[in-house]
Amino acid sequence: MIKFEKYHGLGNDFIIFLEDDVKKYNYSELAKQVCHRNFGIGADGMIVVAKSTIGDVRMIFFNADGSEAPMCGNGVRCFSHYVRNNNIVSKDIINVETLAGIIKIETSIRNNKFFAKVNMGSPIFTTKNIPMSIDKEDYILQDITSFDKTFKISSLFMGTTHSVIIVDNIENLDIIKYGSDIENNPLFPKKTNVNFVEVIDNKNIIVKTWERGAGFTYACGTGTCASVVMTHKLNKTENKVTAQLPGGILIIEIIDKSVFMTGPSEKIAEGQYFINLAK
Ligand SMILES: N[C@@H](CCC[C@H](N)C(=O)O)C(=O)O
Repeated sequence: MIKFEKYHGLGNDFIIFLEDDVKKYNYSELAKQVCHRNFGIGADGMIVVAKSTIGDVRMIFFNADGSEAPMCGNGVRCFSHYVRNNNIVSKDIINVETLAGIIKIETSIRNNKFFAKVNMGSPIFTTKNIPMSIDKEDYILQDITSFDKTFKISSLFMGTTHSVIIVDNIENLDIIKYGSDIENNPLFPKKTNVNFVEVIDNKNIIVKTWERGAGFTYACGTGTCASVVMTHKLNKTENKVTAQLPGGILIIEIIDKSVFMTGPSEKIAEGQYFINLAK
């Protein structure tokens, strides 16, 4: 049996373990098992809280399909909530080591709710860093065909691999059909997260994300940051944007070259997981 806690950030949900409790297991297999919505606890991803030599604490992140991702925006807010709840770090500002570098998080409680403002770092546009199978300085507003539609796609690395597609009307768009197809386009050797965006005005957008390794989610933090980076770069929004996601609202602000994401997280459950994996 291993102890777990479950958190969500706007409906993007995660099982969180301590490294000492799970280090003997294969993380990819463990993630597939615990995240399964019928045979496991059920979640979009699994987080392991580990020791860091360069930050206060280290976040290890796996998607529900067992693939590892360098960063997770909603996940890192839940992670900071967990480390505060469990007194692993007892200060409001936390430096979290991730595969995407050190992420600085400012935690606070407002109206009894936990919030985190996260410095998500800077976007990277060069295709070899996204990564993409072609070599270009950037890949912005390029045609991509999926089934019956041709979209304009813009790709970037924003803590992890993202593609952004701005559409006129997101309401009736089949996110699952087009998202899953574009995720697996050969342009992306490691696949891509796909964010569909409708710009309401220069301060408000709607974002729906098909996530690599997890499918359609209620919210994607890195994806919302990637979406605002693109709408800002294309002069469609200002530097501070309210993003409406299926699970709630994120505030994204671009200051100089850094992207800041502010949003809530909630603890949903804690318990013991009956593990079914060979050591
Ligand atoms: N839900 C996340 C992103 C999780 C990782 C992603 N699916 C990937 O494989 O890159 C977020 O909130 O950022």
